[in-house]
Amino acid sequence: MTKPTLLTRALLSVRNIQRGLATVTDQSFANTAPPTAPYAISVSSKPPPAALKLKSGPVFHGQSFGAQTPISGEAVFTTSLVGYPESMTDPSYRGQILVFTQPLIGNYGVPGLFKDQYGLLKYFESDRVQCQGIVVGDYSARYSHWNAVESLSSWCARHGVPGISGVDTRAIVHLLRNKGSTLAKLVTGDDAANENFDKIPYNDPNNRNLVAEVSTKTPVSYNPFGDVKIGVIDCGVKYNILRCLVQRGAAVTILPYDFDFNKVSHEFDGLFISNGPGNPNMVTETVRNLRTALSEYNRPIFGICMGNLLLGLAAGLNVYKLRFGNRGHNVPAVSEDGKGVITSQNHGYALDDSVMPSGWVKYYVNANDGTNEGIRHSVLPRWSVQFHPEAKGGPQDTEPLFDEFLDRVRAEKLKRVGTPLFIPERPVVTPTQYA
Ligand SMILES: NC(=O)CC[C@H](N)C(=O)O
Repeated sequence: MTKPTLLTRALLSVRNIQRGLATVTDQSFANTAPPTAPYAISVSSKPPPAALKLKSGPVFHGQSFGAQTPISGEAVFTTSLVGYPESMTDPSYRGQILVFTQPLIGNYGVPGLFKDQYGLLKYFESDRVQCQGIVVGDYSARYSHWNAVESLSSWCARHGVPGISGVDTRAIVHLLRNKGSTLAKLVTGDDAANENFDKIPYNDPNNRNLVAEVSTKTPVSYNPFGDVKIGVIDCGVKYNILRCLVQRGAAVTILPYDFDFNKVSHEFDGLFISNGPGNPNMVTETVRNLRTALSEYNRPIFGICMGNLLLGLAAGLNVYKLRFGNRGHNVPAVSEDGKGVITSQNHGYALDDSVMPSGWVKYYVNANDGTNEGIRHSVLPRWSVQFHPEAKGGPQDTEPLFDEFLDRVRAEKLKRVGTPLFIPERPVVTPTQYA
């Protein structure tokens, strides 16, 4: 038999890799093989069964991946196409069972713990998987991406988060869309085969103060030599929100959600209220402190998502629960001056803006369902949006809102201080910056 040429060996190896059969062992291929070995995955054993029960509906049978732990939470769906590591580590998803409408999940694996120059994880939005479980149509055990270090399944297993695949996510989403988000249970192994869901009770995360679970316990500062100081009420802030602020030159201090900002407000040139999980009505301490801030603090205030809901509550608006919420990276919103933007969203509650309190106006509105997407004060520098301008994942259409906030913070500081400030250059946001 003739010795295979380098080319035929390479082609054979690629074919084996595509079949998921081979571990790249031949050292002569060391230069062409990826640095980690994401292809070296055995797909031989059959995954154990898993079953998902919607409280308001039927049982769905599929295969288990990730942790073999029975869980319960609120089942919600997201229409995002990519960004599962970012979504799953977003603290706003805490307590939720996330159903992906994108059928293929896991195919680019999970990135490693790379940090940026500010000490923030580059590819995750917090330091852990926050959602309770995930539901996917087609889980890809084989994965490939230059920054991947492990499979979605092994990452979920390490974080105690179960997944179910091989279920008709279209049918599940139809139920969630028509009947609304509902509690659900996910079980694996024999319990799944026997439809035994009794080992755990239904657990409604919206009855807990989830913000208290994810907020920082003590103040933490980033970029301490920034020219303006921003206090961030941390209700479960995403790392990319902090990055969007520090990248633009601000010094940022995150404060516990129940810390009374008013005691230290003179130290800060601006106040930011972050995103966060669960029911905003559970976060009474923050609303109370914000109400005081609205009457005593005249420097700029900006909020995102939970920040919009809490600022709205403090201003005198009510919140209500949406039937199925808005979660995805393709949600259109229209500003008060008629400008359309595509936004990243993840929320189940909304402000009732049918009657605006005196001095406040609607800022953005959702172009799909007409719900509130932001409020602003008509005179004072205070405003908030329901969508996520920091994206991660999602479109960057609205990232300039961070520039507007910091421009205003600097303008107000200039009025107080009187001497021009050193204003750092704006970051040039290019795709490679996020690579
Ligand atoms: N992303 C968020 O901040 C979510 C806000 C709130 N927990 C909601 O679901 O409406």
